[in-house]
Amino acid sequence: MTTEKNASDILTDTYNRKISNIRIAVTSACDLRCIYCHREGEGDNGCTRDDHASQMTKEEISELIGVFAELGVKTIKLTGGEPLLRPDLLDIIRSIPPHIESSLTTNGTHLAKLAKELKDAGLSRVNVSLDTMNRDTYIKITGKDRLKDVLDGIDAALAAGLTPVKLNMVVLKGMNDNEIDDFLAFVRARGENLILQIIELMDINGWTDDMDPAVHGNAQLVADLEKEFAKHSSRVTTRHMHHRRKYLVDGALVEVVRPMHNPEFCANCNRLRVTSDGLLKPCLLKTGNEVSVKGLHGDELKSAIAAAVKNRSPYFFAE
Ligand SMILES: Nc1nc2c(ncn2[C@@H]2O[C@H](COP(=O)(O)OP(=O)(O)OP(=O)(O)O)[C@@H](O)[C@H]2O)c(=O)[nH]1
Ligand SMILES: C[S@@+](CC[C@H](N)C(=O)[O-])C[C@H]1O[C@@H](n2cnc3c(N)ncnc32)[C@H](O)[C@@H]1O
Ligand code: SF4
Ligand code: SF4
Repeated sequence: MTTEKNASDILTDTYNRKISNIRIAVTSACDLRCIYCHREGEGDNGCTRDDHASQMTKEEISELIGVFAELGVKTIKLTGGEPLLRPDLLDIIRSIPPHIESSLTTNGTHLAKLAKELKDAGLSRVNVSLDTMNRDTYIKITGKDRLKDVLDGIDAALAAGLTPVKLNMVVLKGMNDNEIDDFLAFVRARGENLILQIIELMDINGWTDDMDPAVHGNAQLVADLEKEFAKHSSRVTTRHMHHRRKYLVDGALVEVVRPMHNPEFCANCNRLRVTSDGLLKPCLLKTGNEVSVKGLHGDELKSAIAAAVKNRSPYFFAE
């Protein structure tokens, strides 16, 4: 039996950051091929393979969720690859204890048909990734002609009450930066149930080498956008997670995610990742410090969690 004190010790790293959120990639398979995808840190294989042999089973994921819940984790994010491609996803969601806030980040291509079932299984809310409302630009970014399906998915998620729905927009200079006002209008028209999340491109490790060089300068673009939001907002709140700011701009809620070279973001990082093949990943941007949970149960699982938390350090650090 884990005591309160032990549990909190296990989840607190040496930089006094306490894990309250677990981010689980339930698959590495994906039906899109976004040009910038960071593959949740799963390396070259992510999003292009569909390797069921190394994938964690639903029983393994559920057991892990149970242990994290016992240790005091408050929220669980399911991601991928594309999580809606996992056939037993609803069983995994049903295994999440009801006091835990569960959310899922999806590209939305299969959301229209699944939204109600996700809600009925106990999922709290969804983030839908959509960078553009322009069909040609959508095809350029994702490699597929699925814009209409995603828009239908957003409507279905709102109707099913998977709210607040967050719209994830990675800003890509020269590709979609002319669409910010359209996205604000889209979000404003749907009230506070829909939040626009403006994301700075994580352009690292050559992931985006094949992109138009115009994307470089993206960080400045998002920094400038945030200044504009701050200037025009009637309410600003700061989230516990990453100290991200949320602005109310003329009735549209906008959250800004700027992880790169941002020590404040990392200093307030309270999430631990789990890869689809069962590695606890202490930091999205670091490799080589993962801890495997494959085949572990009970106290062994807790020890692995403790080891992964011990391996955590802020990636961007204020000197
Ligand atoms: N560097 C870094 N980026 C992150 C981290 N967590 C999320 N992101 C990025 O933030 C963007 C949004 O991620 P989502 O999966 O929608 O989840 P979220 O916004 O972090 O979580 P909620 O706001 O609670 O729904 C994506 O581009 C993620 O890659 C993190 O811990 N480190
Ligand atoms: C890796 S995807 C996995 C979930 C799902 N397939 C989706 O696209 O929503 C999770 C989020 O990371 C974002 N993302 C992927 N690569 C990124 C990068 N290089 N920089 C910033 N955000 C990125 C995506 O836009 C998406 O919102
Ligand atoms: S849909 Fe998500 S996982 Fe798939 S390629 Fe795009 S960002 Fe990556
Ligand atoms: S330490 Fe920084 S880069 Fe690493 S996962 Fe946390 S917020 Fe992301």
